Amino acid sequence: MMKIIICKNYEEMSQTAAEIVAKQINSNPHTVLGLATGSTPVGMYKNLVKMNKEGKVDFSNVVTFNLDEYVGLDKDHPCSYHRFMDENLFNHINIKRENVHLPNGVAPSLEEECKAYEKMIAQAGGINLQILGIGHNGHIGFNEPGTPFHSLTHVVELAQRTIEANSRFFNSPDEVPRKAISMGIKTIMQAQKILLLASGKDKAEIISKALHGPVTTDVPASVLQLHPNVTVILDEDAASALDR
Ligand SMILES: N[C@@H]1[C@@H](O)[C@H](O)[C@@H](COP(=O)(O)O)O[C@@H]1O
Repeated sequence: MMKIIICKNYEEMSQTAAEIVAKQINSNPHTVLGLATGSTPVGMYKNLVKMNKEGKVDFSNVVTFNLDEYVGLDKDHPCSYHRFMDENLFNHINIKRENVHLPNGVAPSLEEECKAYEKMIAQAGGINLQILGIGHNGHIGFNEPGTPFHSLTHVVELAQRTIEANSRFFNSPDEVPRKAISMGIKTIMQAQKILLLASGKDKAEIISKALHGPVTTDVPASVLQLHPNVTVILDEDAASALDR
């Protein structure tokens, strides 16, 4: 079942998303969250930081697993997703460091790291609520078009378009790593609940394809149509190509 919430703008989308996350944590303080990077969830993280400071949500027992990390960037690299998460969320909330997980992009064996990551998620009891953004080609996490739906955490080659889109966080496109470790489509689909966020006109077309087009590996996010509990939060611009 897919529930679609259309908000006025990015601010409202971010606030709505933060409230859903807070409600989840308030109903289960030991919630296991799946988290995403990219510009889209930044506003949601800001709202969660504020709510945490105001005592409206408590992260002290929350466990998190991020979707992905670049291969070759260690956790202190300014462009790593470790750093991104620290700066946008973890440094500002009362979460315990040992409860925070991201794939290690500089692990000696990336294959082993993928297996270990998958195992840790299972040992934590699985993900209760997974946050997702969407790439312009429909990627979720770093699962590019063509990724099999049965994929678990794996090493991925980034699509040229993804490298270009993400180059805004680096000095030049040449500095963007060509590979990443990402939860697989199956890892994502195993989450109990999923929250997909998108904002802006540039996401309108892919959102329409993902939500109402055929379910196909050509559009990785279309797999979400097969998930029993997905909430999609869009701003007016991202919703502008939907038949309504
Ligand atoms: N790996 C991340 C994805 O998890 C994210 O959803 C996507 C969209 O990013 P943005 O929200 O900046 O558009 O970018 C990256 O490639």
